Amino acid sequence: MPTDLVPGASGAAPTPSPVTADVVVDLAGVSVLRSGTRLLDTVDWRVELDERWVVLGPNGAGKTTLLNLAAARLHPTTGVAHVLGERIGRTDIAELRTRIGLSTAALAERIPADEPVSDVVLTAAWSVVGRWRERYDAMDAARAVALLDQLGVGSLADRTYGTLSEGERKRVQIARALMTDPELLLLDEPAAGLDLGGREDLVARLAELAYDPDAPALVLVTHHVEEIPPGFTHALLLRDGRIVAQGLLDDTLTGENLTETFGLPLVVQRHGDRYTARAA
Ligand SMILES: Nc1ncnc2c1ncn2[C@@H]1O[C@H](COP(=O)(O)OP(=O)(O)OP(=O)(O)O)[C@@H](O)[C@H]1O
Repeated sequence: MPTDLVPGASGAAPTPSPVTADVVVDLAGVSVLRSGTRLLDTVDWRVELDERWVVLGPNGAGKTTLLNLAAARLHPTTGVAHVLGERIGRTDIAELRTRIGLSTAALAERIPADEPVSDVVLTAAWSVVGRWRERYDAMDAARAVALLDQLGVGSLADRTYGTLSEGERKRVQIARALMTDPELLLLDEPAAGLDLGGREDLVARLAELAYDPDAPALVLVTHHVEEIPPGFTHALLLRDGRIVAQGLLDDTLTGENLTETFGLPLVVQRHGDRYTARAA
């Protein structure tokens, strides 16, 4: 669900960060209030460069709000948020955003149906949607094609975005989010609306990214434990804007924690490097 977005660059001088270079997201006592509602309530969360996080919670738990904070698209109402070493509210947000890859349904809706797929990825270099008169160099074009290949949709580069299936679009969106070689990649429900084959294909692609030591820090928002790709290391469980549990994936993804998070008795099973959950 949409939350209020912050305007562009604040113009304030960058603030030296107290956090180390390996910490990409650092929220300390962060709350977000809108119209008297507490969307996030005193959240403490730290993401390091080599970590791959899944954020789970029911509808309205605050997952998208948390992702928008990590994407520097939202200010905390109270508390302190650092992203990539910059304090949100005291830094040039426009510059910071180029270092963050973001894929959300709201951004995807802005992609024109008649846009060539290669341009959907390429235009991320300019942080625009829809190619106009920007000039791109050959290296950018080659990178866009390489990313489409990496996501298994290289053969679709010359098609228009509107002709793609939902699963193909999701993969193109992730290629786009990777275009600027971000230090942090944020994916909001990337498997939403996919059939079983599409979901499994996407999970496998995300597992490849998760295991890639050169990949950015990853944060994936989902409602379903079945969508957690192998290679993910940590989980954060949210309910009503509060953290129910967070930490290493195996320790956090327990029946007890999921029961509290979703408000119904649940059991979790691990099958190799995948998880399932069902009513107890
Ligand atoms: N601008 C706003 N004003 C008031 N309430 C808002 C605003 N934006 C979001 N909310 C509310 O904040 C809560 C958290 O929203 P958020 O989109 O972060 O949840 P979510 O966990 O991503 O939900 P979903 O899984 O349904 O996408 C919801 O109850 C939503 O209605």
